[in-house]
Amino acid sequence: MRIALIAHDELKDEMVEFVTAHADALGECDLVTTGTTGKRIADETGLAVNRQASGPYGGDLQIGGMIADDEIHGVVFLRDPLTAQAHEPDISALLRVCDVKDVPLATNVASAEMVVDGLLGGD
Ligand SMILES: O=C(CO)COP(=O)(O)O
Repeated sequence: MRIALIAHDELKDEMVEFVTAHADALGECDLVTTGTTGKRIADETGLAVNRQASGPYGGDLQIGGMIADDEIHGVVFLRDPLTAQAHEPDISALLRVCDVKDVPLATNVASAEMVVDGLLGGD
């Protein structure tokens, strides 16, 4: 199972908390991340991650490409709904390709719990 993990800056603490809480289940997966999110996860949880570019430098598009190639089974993208992002078109493209490919997508912690539970079983 390959899961993508992405968080905007204001949500990175929540992402690290979420990954820590689900470390056993997520540790069984291939984890793909954007650049800074992946560094925080690797440094603070010890889990191995496959880091792509930082979001503003094309990381969302790289992960979107993997989704288009059927290489990702679920996405947790903790978006900041209160801050405008310079790379909003890339973010929209990532969300859109999840819908095009019918890939489970969580954009907040409550739905992330459900996606991880649904894909990986409770832990
Ligand atoms: O900007 C992002 C997603 O749109 C996340 O990128 P970083 O993980 O590099 O901060």
